[in-house]
Amino acid sequence: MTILIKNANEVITFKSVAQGPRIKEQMQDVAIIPYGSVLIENDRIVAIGPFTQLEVDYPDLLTVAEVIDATGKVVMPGLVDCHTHLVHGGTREQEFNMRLNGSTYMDIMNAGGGIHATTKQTREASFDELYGKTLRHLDVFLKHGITTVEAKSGYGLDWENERKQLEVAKKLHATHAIDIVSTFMGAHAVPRDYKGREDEFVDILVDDMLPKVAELGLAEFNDVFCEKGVFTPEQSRRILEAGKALQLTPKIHADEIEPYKGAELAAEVGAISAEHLLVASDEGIQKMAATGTIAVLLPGTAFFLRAPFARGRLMIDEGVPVAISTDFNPGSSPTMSLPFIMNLACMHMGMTLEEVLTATTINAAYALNRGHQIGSLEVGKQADVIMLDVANYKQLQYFYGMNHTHTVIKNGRIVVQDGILL
Ligand SMILES: N=CN[C@@H](CCC(=O)O)C(=O)O
Ligand SMILES: [Zn+2]
Repeated sequence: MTILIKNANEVITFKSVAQGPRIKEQMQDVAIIPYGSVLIENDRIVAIGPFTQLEVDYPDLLTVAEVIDATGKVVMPGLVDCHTHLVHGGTREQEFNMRLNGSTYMDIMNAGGGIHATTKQTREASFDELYGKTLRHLDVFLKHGITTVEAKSGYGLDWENERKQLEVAKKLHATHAIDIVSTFMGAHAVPRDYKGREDEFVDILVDDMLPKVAELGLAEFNDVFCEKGVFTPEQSRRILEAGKALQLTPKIHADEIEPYKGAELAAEVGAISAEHLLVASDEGIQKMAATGTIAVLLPGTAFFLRAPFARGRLMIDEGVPVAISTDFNPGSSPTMSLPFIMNLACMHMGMTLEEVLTATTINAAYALNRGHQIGSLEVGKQADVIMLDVANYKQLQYFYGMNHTHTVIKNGRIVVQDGILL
């Protein structure tokens, strides 16, 4: 199939001479082509530029192309949501109400709610139930312009149920338009029946679950919730090193609720990213800048837990590559709207419109080790392209709290048109 997107007010390409995740002022340079067109053949981008140039270079392709008129609209790469807890059973709105009445997130978790409550519901759910629920979530993501989603396990906390979550993600990756990138997060919480025997659970993760995940090829990344009362930095290091030996790339939920030297640990173990970082130390931020560890910031969680926002402005100024994501999960961030999260990043983390766009496209792609395939509009890259019903990219956050996604092209196929899922 050949598609021509013609005459967009702005085509935001994110093409750069910089290699790797963008830092500092590179995050500001979103590389806009005014009145641009994009030519797609099969699942690849063939050309980007003014229509008059495409006419000269590709006359044959243009005669067979399906034409999408982008006049008055903005065209950009599909959004990449690089941190979600996509596959899970149930919802936790009653805990939200408890928090509004004064309970804290960790109080609720320590009393058997929180991650433990979702673990119970995920264990009770059948494969088909989880598959159906997650599919509905993916449809919502897609309608918001998200074309790649990371999915962490971590609500099974035993092999049977961790595997179930990962297998659901694998099947949906094969059947749904959205690409799913899997992360094993057996170290999301210590199961209730291992209280006081935490190291025994770490042994099971290291000796049993991680090797099975690697052998079955069920995940690319290995994540740990390094937090006071969950996994210590020492336990986290052990789990991440064990994963590394099996070619599972480390990620860390770091310094989310209390400072715990998670950012420092991420830099030390060579993690591709450290995530949350609400209370990361100055030293941790400097270490991440020195090692190029990507900060995946999740302002929806700070918003929903009424916690301090991560110091995104400082991180960018210090040279940390920053990505932004929803952290979609049933406890601390039950939203699938990455556009809303982008607005929070502008309003509460001191990031510019351009930085936020970079953080949800090319930098998010790099946080998933896919910066060479997706996250920018460049010749030869995967044709994941969205068209937004705004006159310029500044309107994206100006008209806030709305979904501007008009058309989504995923792998060269139109999957959303006029806001409607095809
Ligand atoms: N902090 C750990 N994990 C999730 C929350 C999970 C939950 O509350 O169910 C997070 O990233 O915020
Ligand atoms: Zn998370």
